[in-house]
Amino acid sequence: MAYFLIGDSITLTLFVILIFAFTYYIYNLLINNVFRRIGIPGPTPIPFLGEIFNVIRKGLYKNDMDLVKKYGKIVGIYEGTSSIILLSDPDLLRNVLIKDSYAFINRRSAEGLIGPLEHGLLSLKDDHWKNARAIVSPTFSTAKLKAMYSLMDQTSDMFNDRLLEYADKQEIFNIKEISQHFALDTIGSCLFGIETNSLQNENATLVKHLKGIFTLSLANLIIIVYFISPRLARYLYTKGYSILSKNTMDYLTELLNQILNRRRQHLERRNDFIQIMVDHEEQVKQEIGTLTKTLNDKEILGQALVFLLAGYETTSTLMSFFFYVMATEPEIQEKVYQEIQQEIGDNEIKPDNINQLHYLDMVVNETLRMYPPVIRFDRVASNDYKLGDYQILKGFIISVPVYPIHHDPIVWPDPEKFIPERFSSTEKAKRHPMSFLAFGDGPRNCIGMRFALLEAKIAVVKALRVVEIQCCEKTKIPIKLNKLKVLVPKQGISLRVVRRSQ
Ligand code: HEM
Repeated sequence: MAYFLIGDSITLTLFVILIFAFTYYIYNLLINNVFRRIGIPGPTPIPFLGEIFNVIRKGLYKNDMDLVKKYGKIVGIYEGTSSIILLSDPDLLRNVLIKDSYAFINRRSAEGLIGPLEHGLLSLKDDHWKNARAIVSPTFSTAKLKAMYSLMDQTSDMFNDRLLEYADKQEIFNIKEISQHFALDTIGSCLFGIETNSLQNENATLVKHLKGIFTLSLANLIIIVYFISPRLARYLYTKGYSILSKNTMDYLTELLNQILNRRRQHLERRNDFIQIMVDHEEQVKQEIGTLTKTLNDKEILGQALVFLLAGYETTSTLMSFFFYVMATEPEIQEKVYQEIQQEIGDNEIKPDNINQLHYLDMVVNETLRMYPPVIRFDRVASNDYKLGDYQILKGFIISVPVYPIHHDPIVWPDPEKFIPERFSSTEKAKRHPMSFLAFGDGPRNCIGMRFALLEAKIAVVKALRVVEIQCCEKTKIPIKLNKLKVLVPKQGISLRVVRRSQ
């Protein structure tokens, strides 16, 4: 054995092996850098980390801004050991997301790491995704959304009650927190028939479990490990270190199974996602309709979890930034309020009235432009493909940097200024459709877009009718943004509200 050791020392031998491995790795990155070979510009990667070091230092949105500014609209980067193309060229984006979407049908997914989420729409691939999307889509049709309206109405009343409490107590509060409760209660009620009531009881067991999913402190670490070494992340997963805790998963699985069983036995009926899945099963049994497949219980749980994950942080982020804008731009708040008064007054709010609020729609879109909750989404090439002047290979990941696209000064003059009129129909018609990608685009766009916009608009319209939103001494202006995850305010958003005089 000593025969193989350098200077008879294990430590020295290991050290030399390590140096060799490291040099080989650097050589591979620098000389064999895949982007150099195909000619795509980009930074020289930091070994093992790639851009992760800069992302931790500057924040994902800022780092993306810097990369696009320095290297242009096609940039080759490494995230850990994965090579990624950051694509912000609008014509090429249209090809990838829409025209040639058949070649980019899948997203990158953390297989073997996310448990039941693997069966959810965000991660499913190819025909599994197509089949699930076709079954799930009716949940978000105009008719179904209208049917869910009364449930949204109830949660937005609870949201209003909280605001009025703060107004009466003259208490400063974190709008992010109560928007999160609102988003959770709305998804729970409209999609699963679960009354989470987190707006009234933040400590209920279910709420604690659900909130645990979104407190991503350990998950953040695991995600970073995943980027550096997917194999190591998968190994850790088998040892119980996961994005989602086993306790939470067991609790949610049990709860969902109970709901499914009650619906299958016709013990209750509601206009929600679970009901649509159960009705679909019965239609398939009776051979009604064109879809012949159903989702099994695991797949239904997967969709349910994805709705929670994809809809909770995003919608509450949109609402928080909307209220922040109301507080910091009082003239815009007054215009939104006047429009609500003119179109709805004190009458009951209906989905059709909400659609008449054109100025509100522009303000919501401008909020999503300035503060897009999802700052990156991606596609994986399923074939070799000609991306503009570059030949890319099957398996390449195209990542869409939404923040720099939404803050491009050529497309959006004075991009840091909040100007709702950018979204008037005349201004919209002048722009490339790929300049605004808050909900992605193409066949794999956000399935919950209309649900999210409807719930957020109902809540803000109801709120603005009764309270005026104001800054307080704790409101941070300009706002500090979190560095990782979705684009969220770093320390929440502190505001105050006062009752509007009758
Ligand atoms: C303001 C709120 C929201 C924003 C900004 C948002 C944004 C996005 C974005 C950017 C994507 C990726 C699209 C793409 O790859 O082209 C996405 C996908 C998705 N979103 Fe949303 N989302 C929001 C709310 C919701 C809600 C409320 C739900 C469900 C109730 C939801 C469910 C999903 C699902 C399931 C996908 C994956 C779709 C698929 O792969 O077929 N989202 N969302």
